[in-house]
Amino acid sequence: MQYGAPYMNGALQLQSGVTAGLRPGATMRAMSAPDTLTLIRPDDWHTHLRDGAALATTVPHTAAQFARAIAMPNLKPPLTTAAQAEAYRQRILAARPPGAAFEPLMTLYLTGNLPPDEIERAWAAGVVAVKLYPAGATTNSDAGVTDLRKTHRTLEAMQRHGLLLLVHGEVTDPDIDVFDREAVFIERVLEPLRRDFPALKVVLEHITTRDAAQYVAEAGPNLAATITAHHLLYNRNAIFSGGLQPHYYCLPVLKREEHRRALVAAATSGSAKFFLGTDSAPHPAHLKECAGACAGCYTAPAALELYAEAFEAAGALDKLEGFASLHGPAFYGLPVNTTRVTLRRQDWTLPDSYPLGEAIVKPLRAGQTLRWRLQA
Ligand SMILES: NC(=O)N[C@@H](CC(=O)O)C(=O)O
Ligand SMILES: [Zn+2]
Ligand SMILES: [Zn+2]
Repeated sequence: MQYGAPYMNGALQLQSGVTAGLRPGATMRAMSAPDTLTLIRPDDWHTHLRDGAALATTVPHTAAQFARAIAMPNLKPPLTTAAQAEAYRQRILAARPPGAAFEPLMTLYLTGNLPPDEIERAWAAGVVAVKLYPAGATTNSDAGVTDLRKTHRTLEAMQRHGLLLLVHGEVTDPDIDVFDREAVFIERVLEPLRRDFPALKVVLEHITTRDAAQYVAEAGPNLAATITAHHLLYNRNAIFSGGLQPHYYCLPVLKREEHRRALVAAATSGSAKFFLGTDSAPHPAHLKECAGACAGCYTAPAALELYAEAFEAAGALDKLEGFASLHGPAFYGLPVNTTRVTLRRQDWTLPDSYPLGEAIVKPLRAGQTLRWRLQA
């Protein structure tokens, strides 16, 4: 990763004021305040591009920031066959802006009757992973898994073919407090699953708690986690500040400040077990600004800007490239990208909304100032 002028000519030259609030162990590079940040082009290991007319918005946004992205399969109806995944891939490719080299990475949706044969076909078609949604845990998860035992032969086939299992890690037990559902999932579901399938590579998606960060950090090499920008930047106060704020409502829901700090520590630790996954999840604004608001934050238009802000606040800009561009490909067994992106320190205002088919979508931080800007 390269930092731009003016502060990097002498590594010890510090901008006045930036030493305050440094975390212990922050490097001199991170202490200075660079004006540009050039990194190997990152990938998004968790995004919702949706389908149909929405692709005209989501695909250009994601393609402007990332070389590749894991396209989540929770469409209506969900993607459960290799043929459906391939057709969806073609629709995504067709929505790329001219000249964009963006490559979607495809996934299937795990159900109680996804046949092991389909895993074989998916593998042959280049599908890289299968997503486990506990039934009812989140948006479009009604077709998800109710009894994990029904999926054992399928998980075996995935383990054999080297497909990853991506997990929405929350129990759906109504007796478990919403804020505890991730921690309980780890104990009740993830731990036994990893014991049964020790060679299966698992990504615990969009982790939100210290419990998850610790569990992943201490687990063997076949478990990793994605972390969103919004879970690095906000705690649950954001949902309730100045009235109810539906654009900060996602699942798993934002947690207490102590958990946010643990996620920042994990993301900036340099550990290859943690990598970037925006969980950018657009919903029409009228389905967010209403009773029964949908869960999901739309972060794709300024994803790297938001991550840079979080890493800079932690004095750890030097750790961004590993998190955004290196750890994900290493875990997935894919090559690292060869092109670069540059972020410039520049205040700009994120638009209030974007079209989303016939509707509009309001991005996280709509109409607010961002401190970094991705260069076109
Ligand atoms: N994260 C969310 O709050 N919503 C996601 C689903 C998911 O990733 O759980 C969506 O598809 O809208
Ligand atoms: Zn999820
Ligand atoms: Zn998601």
